[in-house]
Amino acid sequence: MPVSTRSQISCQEEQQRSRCRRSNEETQMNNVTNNFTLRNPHHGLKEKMRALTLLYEQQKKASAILRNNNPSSSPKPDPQEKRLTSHPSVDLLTSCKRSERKDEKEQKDPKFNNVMRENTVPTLPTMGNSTVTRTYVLPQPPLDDAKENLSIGTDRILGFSSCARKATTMEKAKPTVVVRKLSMVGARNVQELESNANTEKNGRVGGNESRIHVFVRLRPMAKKEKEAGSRCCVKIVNKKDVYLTEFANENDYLRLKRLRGRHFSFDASFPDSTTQHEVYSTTTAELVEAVLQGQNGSVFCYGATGAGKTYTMLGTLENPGVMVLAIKDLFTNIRHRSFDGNHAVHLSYLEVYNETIRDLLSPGRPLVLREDKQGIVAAGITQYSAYSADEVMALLQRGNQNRTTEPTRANETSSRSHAILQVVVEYQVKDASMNIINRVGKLSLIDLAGSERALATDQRTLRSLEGANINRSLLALSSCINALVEGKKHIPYRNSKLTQLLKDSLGGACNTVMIANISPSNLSFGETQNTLHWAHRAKEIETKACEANEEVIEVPETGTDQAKLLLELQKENRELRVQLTCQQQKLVTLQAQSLAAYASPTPSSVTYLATPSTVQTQEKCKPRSTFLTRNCFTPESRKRGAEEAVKELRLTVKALELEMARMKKEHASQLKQKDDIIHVLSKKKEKPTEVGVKVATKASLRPKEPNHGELKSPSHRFRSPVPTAKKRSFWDITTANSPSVTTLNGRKTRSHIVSEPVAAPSMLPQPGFARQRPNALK
Ligand SMILES: Nc1ncnc2c1ncn2[C@@H]1O[C@H](COP(=O)(O)OP(=O)(O)OP(=O)(O)O)[C@@H](O)[C@H]1O
Repeated sequence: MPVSTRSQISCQEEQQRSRCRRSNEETQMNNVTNNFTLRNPHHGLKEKMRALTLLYEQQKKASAILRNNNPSSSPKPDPQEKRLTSHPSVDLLTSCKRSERKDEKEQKDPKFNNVMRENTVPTLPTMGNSTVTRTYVLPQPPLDDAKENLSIGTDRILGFSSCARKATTMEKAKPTVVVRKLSMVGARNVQELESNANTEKNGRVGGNESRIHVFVRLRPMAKKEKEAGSRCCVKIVNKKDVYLTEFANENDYLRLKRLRGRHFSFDASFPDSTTQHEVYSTTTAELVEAVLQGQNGSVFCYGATGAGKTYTMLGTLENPGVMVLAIKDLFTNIRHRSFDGNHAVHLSYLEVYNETIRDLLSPGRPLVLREDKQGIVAAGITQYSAYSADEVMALLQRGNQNRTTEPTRANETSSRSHAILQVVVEYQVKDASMNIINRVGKLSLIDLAGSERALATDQRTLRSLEGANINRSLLALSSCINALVEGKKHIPYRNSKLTQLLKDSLGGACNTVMIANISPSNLSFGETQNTLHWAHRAKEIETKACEANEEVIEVPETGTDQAKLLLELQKENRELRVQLTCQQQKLVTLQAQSLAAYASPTPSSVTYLATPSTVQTQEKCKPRSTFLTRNCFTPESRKRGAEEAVKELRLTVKALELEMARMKKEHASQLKQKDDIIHVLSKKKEKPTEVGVKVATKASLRPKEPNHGELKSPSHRFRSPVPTAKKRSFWDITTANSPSVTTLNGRKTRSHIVSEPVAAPSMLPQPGFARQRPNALK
């Protein structure tokens, strides 16, 4: 066991002490170093930099040696590139650049271009003024890239997108900033493209559905408004956009200079200088053409009282409105087409006043609305057949005189009712295969009563009641518009008579146009804003696809053709019968001759035999050159003997008999055939309509009514075939002796305004209306 001595212990102690001192010194050193590091964070960086530079130099040399060894390798790198390659992000940039260059190179390649063209966004043909572009789903790149491509769609952007793709896969590097910017642009563009596509879908051109087309018309500032010191708060820009400015209240000194505005955009907006013709040709002309093709069309004016609805729809004598121009246009078009078909025009005119429906062409008791297969109809309404624009004008004039108007504070001749003029055009034409095509188009022209505030009109009881009813129906109209826009299943058409009547125009298969009339005055700011709001909303209403109401009636053969054929066959038959009797007579004669020759072959008998018919009696003195005389009664044959002649005769008779029998048989069969044909044809003649009548639409399912030589309407509502001769309804008969309608229910009509008697329809050379405004706004 080892034993430690004192000297050993002291030596160990000494060693331990010295170890301790060294360690203390080291910790002190470390502390000093640490303290220094904290004090100077860049300490040692120079050394590190130097080391890195050395390493770089070494690598550079090594790569130079490598390149020298293999001179055919890649071209000399860009010095700039060389300087930056040490950093990973720089690596990324260079790779992006390279890929960009590669993309550029690839795009120069025609093959590549062909492939890429499928992925880029093509520009579609222009629609109107704007270029319509369509979004395409790109098969390869992710969504962001697709947006980028959509946003610019050039060669460069492909480079950016590929670069961005690398950045996301490798590292989130700097180029993403650029990408994000482009993505935002792309997103906006995508939205634009989508909205364009929607516009295309909603427009009349594309898609199965079309939407209501909304136009705005600004009327000029009225004299009254100018006198009241009002300012113009509406500005129309680009023939489409309407800027509405709200001026601050004059008493509100703090906000006197403050302007608030709203912007609306429509299919077209008409400034106050627009003529009636311009309004008509932009809004309604197309609809009139479509009506002639068998489609339904509706035009209605909406707006506050005094905003110019009646001016737009009816106009004046000097400036006729949409109704007049449409009727004129309709008849002009009909005249141009008259060579290839028959047209019939039927007309009705009604008003909705205080939630009751009145026939304006035959005023009487209120009418009741009924819904049938054709839609909602006013039962018992008068339908007139019109043959010229003048006749329609006369009827319109008469109807307008019966229409309810009242002077209100806002308008001297304010329409207190909604007026609906319906023109139905029936067109019959024969197609190439001589089938009859029957088209029925309906044009509804609607002048609504003005939406109004009670204060704007009047406080009197009747006026406020009228106003309440007008507002009620317009409110119902707004609810229907809302429900239609929101795509609700239930549309509250039944809330008012107006909406019931407009059901077809709003939610049916109909080309519908809404003209929103507005006043420029800041005094009517609220009403104008309201009108613009609803008009803007109505733009979103989609109507059903409008198809032509068309019937195709196949006609087999006309009755005259059949009769002709029958006569021909009968004639032929008669001739055949005559031929047969002749042949039979001949046979009988021959038989008699042969018998006579057999009994007594004398010259007398020859004379007898030679005169078989009565015609030949005059020629009996003449020598005959028949086969009988030639062969049998020459001097030589007499020598041969009578028996031979008889033999010959018998043979001839036999041959003739055979031929006669054959002919008889033939004729009998021919006669039988023709008898059969005549029988079939006479049967057809008895029931001509049962053969081959094919009706292409539902209209065929309706029970047929007797047609008194006129075009028959599928609606069954045209009960007045005689021109201008009015068919009287039940209500007309019951109210035939009632007092003047102008005072009916105490309401005033337009006949109050015009005292002249109504001109007879044919006497009216000029269209127009007796809507005179003594103190009209100027
Ligand atoms: N575009 C226009 N150019 C010239 N005058 C106009 C125009 N629009 C309207 N007016 C005039 O403004 C006045 C009011 O117009 P109108 O009677 O047509 O209004 P309204 O909307 O039908 O009113 P209400 O709903 O009360 O019947 C009329 O005197 C009319 O001549």
